[in-house]
Amino acid sequence: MLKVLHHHVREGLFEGIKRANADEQVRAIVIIGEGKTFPCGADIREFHTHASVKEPVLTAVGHTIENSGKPVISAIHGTALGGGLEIALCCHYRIASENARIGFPEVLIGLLPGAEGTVRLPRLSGLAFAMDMIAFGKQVNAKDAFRHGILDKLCNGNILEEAKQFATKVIGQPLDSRRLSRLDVKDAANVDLLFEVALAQVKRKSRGQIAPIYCLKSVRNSVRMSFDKAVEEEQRLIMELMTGYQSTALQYSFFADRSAPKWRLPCGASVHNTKPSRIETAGVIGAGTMGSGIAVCLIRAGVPVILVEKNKKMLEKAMKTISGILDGSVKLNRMTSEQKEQCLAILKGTSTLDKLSNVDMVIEAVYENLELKREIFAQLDKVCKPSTLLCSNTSTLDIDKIASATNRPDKVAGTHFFAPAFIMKLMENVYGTKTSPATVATVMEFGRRLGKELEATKEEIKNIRLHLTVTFCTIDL
Ligand SMILES: CCCCCCC/C=C/C(=O)SCCNC(=O)CCNC(=O)[C@H](O)C(C)(C)COP(=O)(O)OP(=O)(O)OC[C@H]1O[C@@H](n2cnc3c(N)ncnc32)[C@H](O)[C@@H]1OP(=O)(O)O
Repeated sequence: MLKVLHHHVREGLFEGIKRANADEQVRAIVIIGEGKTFPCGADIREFHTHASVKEPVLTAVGHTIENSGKPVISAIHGTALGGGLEIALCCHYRIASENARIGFPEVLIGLLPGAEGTVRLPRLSGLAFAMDMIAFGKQVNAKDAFRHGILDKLCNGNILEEAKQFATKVIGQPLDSRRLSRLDVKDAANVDLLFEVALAQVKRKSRGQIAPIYCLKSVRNSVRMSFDKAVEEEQRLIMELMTGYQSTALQYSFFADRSAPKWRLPCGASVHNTKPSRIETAGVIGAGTMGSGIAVCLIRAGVPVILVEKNKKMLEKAMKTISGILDGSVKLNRMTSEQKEQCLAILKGTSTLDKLSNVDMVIEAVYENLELKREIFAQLDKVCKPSTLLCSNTSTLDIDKIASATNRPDKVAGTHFFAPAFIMKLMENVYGTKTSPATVATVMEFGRRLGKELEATKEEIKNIRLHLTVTFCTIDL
């Protein structure tokens, strides 16, 4: 199945085009994905491995296609995304099923379409459409793509048969005008204005992200520079993005997002056979940066919180900080003033643990000191109702050692947030050797409810610490 452009797929395409060109019997070439779809892009798992730079790289495959002396037609069904679309743009013609979709989702993993996509697409669709599609990772349906000149024909029958028929009609037609690298960008005169408008949108919608800005710059280069020079610059930009922390985090989250809902423990318990309990109320212990941030995450998700801090001045300060964080959200139009008040109404501050007797879950967020945490957990075990889950925000300490201070190790887990907790969407869910599947299921479900984009990811056994880590969610950049 031609779905992801692994090295062996690139090699197959490269050799196939060369062979077809050498074969006198062949008069036109059709590239089609086997199975349900055209390739959905480069293999993200291959990035940062030798396979990603092993020849033929995607651009070399594209050049072989574009330089083919025989017409090459891409027949798109399903989705042609990322590198898949870049391959299609190197073809001389593109036809697609009416229900196909195309797009450049690279920006969503912190990259840009780095196999000449930013330089080729504007030559076909015009700048405005290319900027919008590339900088926001938008997918468009075949009809839209046809309207914008990206596709040459829409098909509603058997795509392969229609591609063969199409091929017979274009055999012998001149190919130079079909080679995008030889064409000019249509609306080049408007480049500066279009760039400024798109940049303003990017700054508003994708605040703090580098890739969308690089996408726009690279599309702008398609006008300001020769094709070859713009491609060279595109390469430089993608390599810079590829080695940056934003792209690393977004690629990680891409996979975490998909594997989270499929969590499974070595004992066989999984998301499919373990029922989570509903957390109605929670306690957070420690009103420092982490505790306050965690409290914000919870109240924003509508979970009433009792924030425990024995230092009363610190507690007062934390309540003000939390209110200030919510004010920030109101200013950014992420919540209304009314919603802010609703959040504050479900937050209570206290200086004693005994107020936590009735909560369903406690998240301890005091500083990293095993003895202190064990002391707190031993007290919680006495104070809280038997069903309460006791969680620690520890990043380094052994959950088993914390759990052994209680008589309910099955209900002890790690819920590790990353600072600032109300912005970072990464939450690491650590469970010890005695944590029950029901506790894992509940904590996972709770993480999802906190509005993190991604819930859970693959399990990895941390042999050194003798516990298993389930990591979920990503960074809200
Ligand atoms: C130094 C090198 C420079 C190289 C420059 C190269 C330039 C090109 C870059 C690219 O092409 S980057 C990739 C661009 N494409 C994408 O980002 C597409 C991402 N995928 C999707 O959007 C969706 O998966 C889909 C294609 C729309 C299908 O969605 P669906 O809901 O049907 O399935 P999923 O659950 O999302 O995925 C199934 C399965 O496949 C894995 N997967 C999907 N895409 C990729 C990919 N591009 N690389 C590797 N793996 C991919 C996904 O993780 C799932 O795996 P499992 O969870 O089942 O293990």
